[in-house]
Amino acid sequence: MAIGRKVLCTALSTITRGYATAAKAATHEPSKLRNMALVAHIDSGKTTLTESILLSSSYISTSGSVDTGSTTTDFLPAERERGITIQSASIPVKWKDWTFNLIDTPGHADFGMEVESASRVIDGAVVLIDSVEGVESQTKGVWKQLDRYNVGSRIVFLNKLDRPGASFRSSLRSLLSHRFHPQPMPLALPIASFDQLAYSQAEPGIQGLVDLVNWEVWKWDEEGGSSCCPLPPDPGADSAEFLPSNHPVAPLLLPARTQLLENLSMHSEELMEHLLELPPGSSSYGEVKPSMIMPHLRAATIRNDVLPVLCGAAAKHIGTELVMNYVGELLPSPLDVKHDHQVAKSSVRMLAWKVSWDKRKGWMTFVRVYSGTLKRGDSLYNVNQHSRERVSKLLLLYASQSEEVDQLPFGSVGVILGFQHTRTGDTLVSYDKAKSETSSLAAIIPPPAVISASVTPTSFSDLAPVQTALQQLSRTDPSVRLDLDNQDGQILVHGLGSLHLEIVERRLRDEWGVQFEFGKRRVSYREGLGPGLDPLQLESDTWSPAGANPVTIGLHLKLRALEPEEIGDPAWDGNIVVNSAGVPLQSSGNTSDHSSVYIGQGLASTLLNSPHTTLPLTKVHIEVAGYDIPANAPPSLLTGASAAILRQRIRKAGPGPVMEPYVALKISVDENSLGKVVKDLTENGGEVHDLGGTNEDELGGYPEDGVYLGAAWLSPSGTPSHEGGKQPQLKRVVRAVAPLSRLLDYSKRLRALSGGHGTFELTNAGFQEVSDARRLEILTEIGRA
Ligand SMILES: Nc1nc2c(ncn2[C@@H]2O[C@H](COP(=O)(O)OP(=O)(O)OP(=O)(O)O)[C@@H](O)[C@H]2O)c(=O)[nH]1
Repeated sequence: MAIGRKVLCTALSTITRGYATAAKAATHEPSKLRNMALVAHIDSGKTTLTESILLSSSYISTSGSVDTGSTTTDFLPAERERGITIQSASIPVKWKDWTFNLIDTPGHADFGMEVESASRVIDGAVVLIDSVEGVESQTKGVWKQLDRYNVGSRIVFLNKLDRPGASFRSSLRSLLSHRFHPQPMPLALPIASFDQLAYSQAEPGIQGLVDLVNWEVWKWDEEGGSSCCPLPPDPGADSAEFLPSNHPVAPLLLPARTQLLENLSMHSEELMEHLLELPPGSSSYGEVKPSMIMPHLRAATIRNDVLPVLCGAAAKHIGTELVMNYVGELLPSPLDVKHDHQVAKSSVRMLAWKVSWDKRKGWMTFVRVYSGTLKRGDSLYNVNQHSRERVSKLLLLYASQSEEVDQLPFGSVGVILGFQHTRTGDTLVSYDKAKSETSSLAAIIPPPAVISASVTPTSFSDLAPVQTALQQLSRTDPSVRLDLDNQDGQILVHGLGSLHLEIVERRLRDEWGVQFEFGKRRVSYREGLGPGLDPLQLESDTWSPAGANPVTIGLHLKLRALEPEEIGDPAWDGNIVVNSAGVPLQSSGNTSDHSSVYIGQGLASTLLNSPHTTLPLTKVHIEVAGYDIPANAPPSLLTGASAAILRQRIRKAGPGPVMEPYVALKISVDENSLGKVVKDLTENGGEVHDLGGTNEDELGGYPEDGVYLGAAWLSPSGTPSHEGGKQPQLKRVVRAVAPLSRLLDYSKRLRALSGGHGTFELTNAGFQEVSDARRLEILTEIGRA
């Protein structure tokens, strides 16, 4: 009888939950840990999915909402007011016998530093896609960030399938057209409605899912409660409890599972052999046990051979348990990931991936333990700051709440109280191993700052508190750069965008309570290398310190501007600084080669401050071919020598081009505002690249052959908005690049130009050379004309 087959899954609406009960039971068995993040374009639903996960895992008893400012992870006042995530929150979540250290990250590019540092410490990620929009600009940004930190194992979650215009098929196609992965593999199919009539009337929505691996059908009620039941081998021939065989989706299921198994068998000989041995008969693929599939799917996900795709609607809790099950089943544990820095298990080695300040707790340092077990009271050595730190307390943090623990074992993520000097990206090792293990783990590099504002303390007595607040804030957010004493005696803060600076201002007032005036936002400019040097010439210069000991230090340098196709090193603010073997020098931190660090520090100080304009230099390639220093001279003199010699050389090269930050814009407006918007862009130095199509990058995408895409009617929701064709409201998409300096008030301007109907997205497009007229304007602005 059908009822006998029914398996009741977690009924979300009926469970009462004790706060943090799940967390208390958190396991630290490394094979059961999943250090993972939710990443996506802004507004894709990361915080909503986090909230739904916390609800499903019994962590909270009622789900909060970003729309009412009541979520667990977005707890800063500025986050709740705006409904956006500003800082990453890491929460341990217990699900079945796994513990996920879940990090909800911001989607806005201005807070990219948070994604950068989260990407550094996770082993896998869930990438959300708004299934009305498909892949968006910042989805591509976070995808590249994950690539940069070798986070290969990802699961895609196609969210918001309840919205009109959502499309399962177009979202999958957009993964291919943007070359995310050649083998996206849907593990679940959406059921828009269990009422068959809804399909013939093309009613948008989602009520259930079919799990193609576990071969189950899931159904959600209005309150988000779920139940599931197994499927027969061929659901098109035999009815399941929720799914009669004449339901439109039923005949699709066996072919969808067949394709999944065949595609997966391309990456597993064992599975291929198993499939070949199946008895002939159309339904035999429906009889393959999940336990036969899962290990192969896990191995293929960890090797990044396939990209598992799930779907649902986080706001209605649809698909949440499947996401959690597959995170546990498929994403790697710390044991599955090869870390170059994973050394002997006995001694502690860890990375500080985030530092934050709390009025009550003081400095909180978020760490991931890469080897050994960290204990309360441990004494550690900070390899980057050359300082000793002591662990006074260890915490597991549940967003704004915390639980004290005695130890953090290998692979885990937690918070340390009591550190005095540690900054984001620092490596710490057991103090007694400090002599033998001084190499640092790969650093976390903030994206370049493109905008600044002056901070003027309200009165003289506010100066010291403002400076302290700024220094503390930049310790928590390394993408905020400070210029505490620029040439006009002003304090300048540099950030990643207008919104970033707005939040900096807000945090200084709310969290530090200091009194100041925040000046007008100004973009940050750069200078390139002047034309007066022979790029191939290896030149040697010497320098002697004034007064003191009459020693002479020599440095052999080759200097040239970057070629157009060369990409500068973010750690060197867009320059490339290497030794003669092509290995990048470090401008801070620690290596066994102290001389190269001293040289790096000297070069960095001159690169920050051009002798011509005082602007930072960018797009300069420096090769340090060697140096001469007398045996009795302290190697630290290399810092002053390198700074002076580079300054000399840059003077000799003559003034270089002035550059300013550009942004790529995607503006969506009604047809009738198009002319005004384009005219305004052109008048403001913008260059319009594309005026029409809504589907980008279709050319050059991965082929669709062999990939299961499902039928278009699976999401019966009218015309999908991102699969070509005309938009229902005749929206036009303009793509352009323009100087950031002319777009600082663009949201206001676009509102006026488009009668309030336009939307836009900005992404940084790097520094570009300006015209002579603009150069003069900029030099006048900075007092260097
Ligand atoms: N219809 C619908 N709306 C959703 C769904 N999930 C999220 N939303 C809405 O989408 C908006 C953005 O959701 P968030 O969870 O804040 O998105 P986010 O990705 O965390 O945003 P940032 O952190 O600011 O990047 C909110 O209005 C949510 O209510 C969904 O499944 N369906």
